[in-house]
Amino acid sequence: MIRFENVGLRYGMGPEVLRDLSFEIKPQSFQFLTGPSGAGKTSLMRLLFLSLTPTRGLIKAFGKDTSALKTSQIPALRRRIGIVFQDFRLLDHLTTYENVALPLRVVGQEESQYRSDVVELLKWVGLGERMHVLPPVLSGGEKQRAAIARALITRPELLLADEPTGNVDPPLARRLLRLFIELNRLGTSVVIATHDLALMEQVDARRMELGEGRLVIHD
Ligand SMILES: Nc1ncnc2c1ncn2[C@@H]1O[C@H](COP(=O)(O)OP(=O)(O)OP(=O)(O)O)[C@@H](O)[C@H]1O
Repeated sequence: MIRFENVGLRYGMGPEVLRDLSFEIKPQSFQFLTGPSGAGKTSLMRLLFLSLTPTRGLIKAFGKDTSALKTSQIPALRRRIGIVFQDFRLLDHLTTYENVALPLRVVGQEESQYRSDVVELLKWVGLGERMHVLPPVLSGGEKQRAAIARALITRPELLLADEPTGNVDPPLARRLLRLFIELNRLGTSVVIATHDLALMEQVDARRMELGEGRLVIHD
């Protein structure tokens, strides 16, 4: 579904932070992306989300060579990907419900079409009682689940989650992991960037390990 061939990335005139990455994210697959702080996990997630352009190499997303795409063609591809940012990026002036509904509003859906889906998903992530409050009053773990719900509401083919358990206690981290596994079982490919070893030990999944700009894959 997404394929990298000899991809390299540098910021401005700086050193190459990612070097010669070649791998594929297959449909319905589950993988962890790991590596020490500063190894380039967030940068790689941004490349996968097509929000950064590689400085060299080829990225094919959903069968298309991304370097040959017009800027106007990128949003349609991106809509097939859900992303949970490390810092959540919820809009503070919208309720939890409105934040989660936003990706559907953006594509022109009417509230009558999506209301029950949004409510159901919020209940599924355990935010049924919190849907009418604004993000500033949510706890870290609640914000995280709201960001996850927002990423999932469009039923993406690929979910990218950057440190999705970074702000929660171990029992909640396990619950979120079960949610990702369930989602994967329903057909979504999942990439979780994390350096939480305890989390990774709970699933026998592919590990993509970044170190000094290079990627080693443990299948
Ligand atoms: N916008 C940017 N401009 C310049 N350098 C950047 C930028 N973003 C990241 N970098 C550099 O790229 C390298 C990789 O950063 P990145 O955030 O991808 O790592 P990470 O593995 O996600 O780290 P962490 O686990 O701490 O979040 C770092 O050396 C960082 O300083």
